[in-house]
Amino acid sequence: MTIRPRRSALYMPASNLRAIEKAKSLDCDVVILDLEDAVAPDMKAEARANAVAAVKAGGFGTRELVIRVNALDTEWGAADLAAAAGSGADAVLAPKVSSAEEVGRYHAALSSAPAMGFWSMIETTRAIFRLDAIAEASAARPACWVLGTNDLAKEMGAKLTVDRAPFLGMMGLAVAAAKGHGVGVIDGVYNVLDDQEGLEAQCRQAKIFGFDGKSLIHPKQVEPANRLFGPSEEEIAWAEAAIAGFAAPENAGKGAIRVGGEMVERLHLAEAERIVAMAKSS
Ligand SMILES: CC(C)(COP(=O)(O)OP(=O)(O)OC[C@H]1O[C@@H](n2cnc3c(N)ncnc32)[C@H](O)[C@@H]1OP(=O)(O)O)[C@@H](O)C(=O)NCCC(=O)NCCSC(=O)C[C@H](O)C(=O)O
Ligand SMILES: [Mg+2]
Repeated sequence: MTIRPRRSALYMPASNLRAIEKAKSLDCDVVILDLEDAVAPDMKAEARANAVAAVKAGGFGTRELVIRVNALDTEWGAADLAAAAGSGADAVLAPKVSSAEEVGRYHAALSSAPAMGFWSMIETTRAIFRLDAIAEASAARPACWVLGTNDLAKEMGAKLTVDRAPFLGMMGLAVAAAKGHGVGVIDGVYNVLDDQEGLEAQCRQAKIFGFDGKSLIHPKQVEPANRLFGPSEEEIAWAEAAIAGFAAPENAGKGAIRVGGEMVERLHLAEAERIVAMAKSS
């Protein structure tokens, strides 16, 4: 099993050449070159050109390269999509995706790049009530969702607390819908730059929910995300014991066995194999 980890997905404004250059030396799994909210209107064209040039120039190693475009219904959307489609990036990330039909429009706009991934920001209240349909439509291409808690909070009038009480229901639903259709899913950003404790609490919470990783806004957020979304020593030990347990001749034909102090069923083997593969690839 090969796994492409997405523990840490670092955004940067594509108008910021220094940040783009710095990303090449950072240990993030995903680089998101942003053309949307982090870029002022008068810098949009320059940011688009920077993003395409950076992807074409390369130097990002195994990091997954994603361009976040402006929405198709904005004055920049069509040009962003066309440029991203020809860039060679691993995926395009579209903001505020709110319906399966919208996913279809983006897929059509990317028809010249059939292998390119299409990722969606899940950050509108309308999307929350259409998650299963959006996930089903998304799965026609390599897909991943990124939660946009800033936009959700804005629309809902909710507060962005560390514990994210207003968002817990939708976090669980987003993970369930995404995973149900084989779509990746990455948690939203933590805006506070000087609170590693709060960031770590959100990483632990998101991992428990089943998110693959966290979207990030600053280099110093990368190490905690990698550490906390990667498998812990305890998880690796459990996974190895579960795999060895089911491989043992005395357990042939058994659907459930004891591993340490816990019941492990055959249905847990897939998770055990994923943990071991993740440990090898990160
Ligand atoms: C938040 C920032 C504006 C802070 O900038 P600044 O105070 O200038 O940072 P530092 O001085 O601490 O930077 C130290 C060095 O690190 C580099 N740096 C900083 N941020 C990044 C980054 N994101 N990627 C790569 N490199 C970065 C600086 O260049 C410094 O390097 P050096 O000079 O060599 O020492 C800034 O961090 C920032 O712009 N962050 C990203 C903002 C962004 O992209 N926002 C959009 C995505 S978030 C979003 O939209 C969420 C979603 O849609 C939702 O709805 O929730
Ligand atoms: Mg947003």
